[in-house]
Amino acid sequence: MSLRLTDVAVARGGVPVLSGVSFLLDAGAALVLRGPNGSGKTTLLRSIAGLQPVLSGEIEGGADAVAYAGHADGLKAMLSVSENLRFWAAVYGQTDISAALNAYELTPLSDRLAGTLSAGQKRRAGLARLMVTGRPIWVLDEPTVSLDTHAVSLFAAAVRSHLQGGGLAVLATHIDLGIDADVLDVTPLRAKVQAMHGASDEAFL
Ligand SMILES: Nc1ncnc2c1ncn2[C@@H]1O[C@H](COP(=O)(O)OP(=O)(O)OP(=O)(O)O)[C@@H](O)[C@H]1O
Repeated sequence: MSLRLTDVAVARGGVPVLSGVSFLLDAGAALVLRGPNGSGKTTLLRSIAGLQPVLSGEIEGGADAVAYAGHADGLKAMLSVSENLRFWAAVYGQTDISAALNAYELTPLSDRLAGTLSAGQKRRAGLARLMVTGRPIWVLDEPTVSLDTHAVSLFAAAVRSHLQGGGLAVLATHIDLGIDADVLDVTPLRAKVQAMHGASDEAFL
């Protein structure tokens, strides 16, 4: 299992944001994307997850192998935590949610409706979704938002264990997770012409 990007360019609202993105990630490896707000990290992550096409270049190994966690937690408010996890597991043809509940210390909250959780608890449940997918490539956009220090350490442990099991991870984060990861600063890869106004991309709104 590997993820390879070759000379990839991505756009938002039809306007190029990044170009010339190339990297190879092998099983067990993680890549952290860095760059200022608006530089294109989310756009690149969505392309790797197969949620939007690239402008040019090639992504090999992504899409069907990816579990994506974006800014939204992806929880159904009127389902309990365990129902949410079982739902996601079923979507990916899996059944076991116990490891995910344990990893994020969600067992005491397993019968609570997701809509009644705090922001950090929702985020923990949203991240636990990744573990029930069985997918090897985790693509994560600012995963630690709303997490307290302890929850950040739970997340870092979950990523470490995923990598040790032969998984891969690509994440945009400004936090040092203490994970052995390569860093890609996208700043030099920003397209010359950036979206200032006018263009919009409704799928992102
Ligand atoms: N819905 C949209 N339609 C058009 N352009 C957008 C839309 N959303 C964001 N953009 C623009 O696309 C560019 C890249 O945004 P993107 O969200 O990928 O950056 P980012 O590096 O993830 O930013 P942040 O660190 O703030 O999350 C920015 O110039 C942004 O203003």
